[in-house]
Amino acid sequence: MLTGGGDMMRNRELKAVIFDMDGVLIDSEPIHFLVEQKLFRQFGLRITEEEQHAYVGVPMKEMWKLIRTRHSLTLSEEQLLAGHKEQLIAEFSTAEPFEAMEGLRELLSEIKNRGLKTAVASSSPRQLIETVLARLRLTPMFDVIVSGEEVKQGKPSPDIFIEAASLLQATAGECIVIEDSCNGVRAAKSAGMECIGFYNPNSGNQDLSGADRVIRHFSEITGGELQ
Ligand SMILES: O=P(O)(O)OC[C@H]1O[C@@H](O)[C@H](O)[C@@H](O)[C@@H]1O
Repeated sequence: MLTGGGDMMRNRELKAVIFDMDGVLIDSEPIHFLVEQKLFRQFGLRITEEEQHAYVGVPMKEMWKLIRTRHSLTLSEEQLLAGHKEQLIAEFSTAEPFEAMEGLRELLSEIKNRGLKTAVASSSPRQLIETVLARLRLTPMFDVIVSGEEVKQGKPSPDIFIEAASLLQATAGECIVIEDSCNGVRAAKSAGMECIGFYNPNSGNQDLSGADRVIRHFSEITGGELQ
């Protein structure tokens, strides 16, 4: 793995790889789906699978804003957010098994050996990102973390990737993003970045056709792509 040229030789120098978290670092969209479904039941909301899958990659604040309008929900955004975050932290702190995506550790070592920088740019709250990285013992592997709470507009807007690149002191053209959701791919491409779509069947029905290419396993990332 990761030797040889690869199909996508870059004509600019690569400085950083930016990872989405849910569905990429860890197969966690099923945990999000279950927590959301519990909340939908609690609030008497009828939300189809199609609607729920369209929220993948969108920060919870923006998801609840849309749901409040679409389903005439009267609870305040603050009440909805506080309950949601609390349940997510509880679930993610205890979920078992809790494993990094297959091939991720090898890819991160290769990226580090090449002297590249790394970031996590996830729509999840910062506390959740830190919980996940700590449980996976991957915290030291990332130079920068940007959460959905720290940008004005969440995915599919490009803000989170622009902020990550700025913290990494890299230009958009010097970054590659790895994303499993349609909203995430749209955000990366709007930021002017190369984007590898990561097909994860557990992340719902996601259109990754906007990505530069789609992989199913990290071992498909070639040495040429990391130059
Ligand atoms: O940007 P990421 O890491 O894919 O995070 C996505 C998740 O972020 C959460 O905040 C949302 O509640 C989830 O519904 C969403 O799927």
